[in-house]
Amino acid sequence: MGKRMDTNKNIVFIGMPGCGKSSIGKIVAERLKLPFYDVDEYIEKKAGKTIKEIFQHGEEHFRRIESEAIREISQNRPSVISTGGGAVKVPLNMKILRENSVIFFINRPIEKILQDIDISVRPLLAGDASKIYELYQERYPLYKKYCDIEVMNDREFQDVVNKIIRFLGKMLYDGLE
Ligand SMILES: Nc1ncnc2c1ncn2[C@@H]1O[C@H](COP(=O)(O)OP(=O)(O)OP(=O)(O)O)[C@@H](O)[C@H]1O
Ligand SMILES: O=C(O)C1=C[C@@H](O)[C@@H](O)[C@H](O)C1
Ligand SMILES: [Mg+2]
Repeated sequence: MGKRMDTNKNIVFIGMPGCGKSSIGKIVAERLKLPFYDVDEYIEKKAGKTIKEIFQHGEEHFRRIESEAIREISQNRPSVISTGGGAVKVPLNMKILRENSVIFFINRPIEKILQDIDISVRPLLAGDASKIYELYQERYPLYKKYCDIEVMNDREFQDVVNKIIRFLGKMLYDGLE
């Protein structure tokens, strides 16, 4: 039997834009009666600006604000945290999260993501569907590298959430290894 899971850990969701992090995060938080934080929403509230407005000062500027938000949120343990799609680009973010969280990679087929999201309002996709495939190629290795568990989101939300909660229960009992 492996090491027992520290029950004080955050539960963190990483994955592509539109993969279901916020929807799934909210349901998991309700089911486990834990506080829920969406990093993008937290940033917008704190800055009093939209992500799009913050991006107007450049991606680097946004990434600095994002790292600060991740550091602040991750201190409220235990919480459920849905990150922005690009949080994995900054190694420091993942160092902070890996210290005190269980990290789930929500993987959703790109075709399904494209059915649900409006790419015209996404600064990094800029209305061009082919960009999301490029982004996936670039980011997939990072999501895999930093996650503890990969979960496919190609079914009903409740089925995906049940799978996550079963994983968490198993971890509590058996540990991560
Ligand atoms: N399993 C699913 N069944 C039905 N709809 C889904 C499923 N997963 C995601 N969606 C839909 O895809 C869209 C994006 O989901 P959500 O906002 O939760 O993703 P996200 O990863 O938080 O995206 P963002 O990049 O905007 O933060 C929503 O309209 C959501 O309802
Ligand atoms: O994929 C990304 O790099 C981003 C995803 C969004 O969640 C936002 O955090 C922002 O638009 C950047
Ligand atoms: Mg979201």
